Amino acid sequence: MRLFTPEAMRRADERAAERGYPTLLLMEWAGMKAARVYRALFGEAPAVVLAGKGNNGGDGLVLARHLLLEGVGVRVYAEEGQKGDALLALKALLAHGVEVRPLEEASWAEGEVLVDALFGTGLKGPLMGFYAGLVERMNASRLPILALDLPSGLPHAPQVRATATVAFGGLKTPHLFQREACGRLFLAEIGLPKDLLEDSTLPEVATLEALRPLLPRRPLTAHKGSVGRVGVLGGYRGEGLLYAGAPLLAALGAYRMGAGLVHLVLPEGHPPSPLEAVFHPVPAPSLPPLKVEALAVGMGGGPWGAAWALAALEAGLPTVLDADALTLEVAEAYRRRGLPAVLTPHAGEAARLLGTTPEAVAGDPLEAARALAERTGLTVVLKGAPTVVAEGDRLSVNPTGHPALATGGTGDVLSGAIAALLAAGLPPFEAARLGVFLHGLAGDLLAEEKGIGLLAHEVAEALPRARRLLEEGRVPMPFGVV
Ligand SMILES: NC(=O)C1=CN([C@@H]2O[C@H](COP(=O)(O)OP(=O)(O)OC[C@H]3O[C@@H](n4cnc5c(N)ncnc54)[C@H](OP(=O)(O)O)[C@@H]3O)[C@@H](O)[C@H]2O)[C@@H](O)CC1
Ligand SMILES: Nc1ncnc2c1ncn2[C@@H]1O[C@H](COP(=O)(O)OP(=O)(O)O)[C@@H](O)[C@H]1O
Ligand SMILES: [K+]
Repeated sequence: MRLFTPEAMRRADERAAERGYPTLLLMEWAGMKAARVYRALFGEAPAVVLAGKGNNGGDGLVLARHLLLEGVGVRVYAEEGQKGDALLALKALLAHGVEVRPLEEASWAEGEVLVDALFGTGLKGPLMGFYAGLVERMNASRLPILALDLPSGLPHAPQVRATATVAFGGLKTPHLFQREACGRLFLAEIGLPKDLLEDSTLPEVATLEALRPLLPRRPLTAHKGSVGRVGVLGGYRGEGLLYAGAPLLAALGAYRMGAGLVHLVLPEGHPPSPLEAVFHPVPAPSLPPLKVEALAVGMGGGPWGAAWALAALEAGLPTVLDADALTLEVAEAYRRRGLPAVLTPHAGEAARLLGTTPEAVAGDPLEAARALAERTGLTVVLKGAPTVVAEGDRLSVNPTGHPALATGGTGDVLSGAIAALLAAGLPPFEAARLGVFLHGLAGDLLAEEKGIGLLAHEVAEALPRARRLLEEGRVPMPFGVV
């Protein structure tokens, strides 16, 4: 599945029109499917449709007609000046004898549901004046709001804060990156030819169908030396903060993702855990001989982070570089050696590498991940909500994950999990997007059971369940499809 920008969606729309596809059909399906979602969420509750003069408004006018035909009370306020398909949608509604009043008169009452059909992908710049006031009034109403295609105002502020949003044709960037404004998310197919939706120049939304075939198979004859062994190098002994648990959590992540054996290379005196690991105490960052197929490096390394990474380079193995191993010097050394390496920065670490601010990275994570992959020539996992994986010109946005994951150590678990998939033989981009998906799914499963207050080691422990659900094709979609 692809993630569209408003421009890409418009292109798909135009190409359908060039093939002779009547765009009015797209609008009809959009409005009809949105009416279906309306009925599923709000039943018989009367609707107040607020329609702009563009095609988003047109979708709202179609929805109004379908609700009316189903006997649901509808009041319609529309801006003047419809053209093209939106004008036809208006005429079809008027033919049913519905009164359409000016948008300036919009008002509503307790018990009604607002349908936001003001602006969709055609919005240019932030809403101001009357429209900003209208959106603020809608949000303050405390009535349920169903947004058509996009909550009006997105990606800028002010914006409608919707109860639910029906995306038409494909998901657009704000649906995943400004999820909070969208409420419950639904994706409506509106009859666009499938090949127009599969534009490989667009970022991917990682799905069950794409990731399931990547899962390493475990033959009956498997033994602990045949399914991927991981070396974890990290930890620090000296002045300053100690993240002593970080490499141990990475080891847990690797084991729970299916590693056959985990070797832990740690500073002398470091607490040895988990019981299942093989320990290699060293006085300072160095690489003892290890029989492993991949490495996870840097967790809890503090001032030793880069030294661990440079020592690990000599192994010549696929490597996950995390936390304090994330420096441009280290990245450059891995690129020069032509080693498959996966960098796993959060927004703060990515900002440091890119010479910008965490706010700038968070403002456009797709671009930040792409830029960092380009600058380093390596695979980048930009952790966040959602996490983005970038390699060359490939971008993948991960739809799983929960705010309950915002707790110390979950990133370390992720690094170990990705290393286990590298050790099992997956190429870096595949190991990264599969690892991120399962880690997010583990968070989703736990959050549903326990709510907020997860511990990172519990996320590791939930990885086998996440893996099993993916294997069995039973991953719940993070959005409804209609
Ligand atoms: N993709 C698909 O396959 C399909 C897409 N469909 C639907 O079409 C939608 C896109 O429709 P669209 O292109 O007509 O734009 P839309 O969002 O209605 O807004 C345009 C209006 O907003 C105005 N305006 C802009 N900025 C403004 C501002 N800052 N402040 C104030 N006004 C501003 C602008 O004014 P103008 O600049 O023209 O004066 C114009 O009037 C899409 O989201 C989906 O719902 C479906 O029907 C079927 C298939
Ligand atoms: N709000 C959120 N929604 C989804 N995932 C989140 C959220 N907050 C954090 N995460 C995930 O939790 C992990 C945190 O990693 P990181 O910041 O490196 O933590 P640590 O360094 O403590 O291990 C990442 O995988 C990130 O994507
Ligand atoms: K809208």
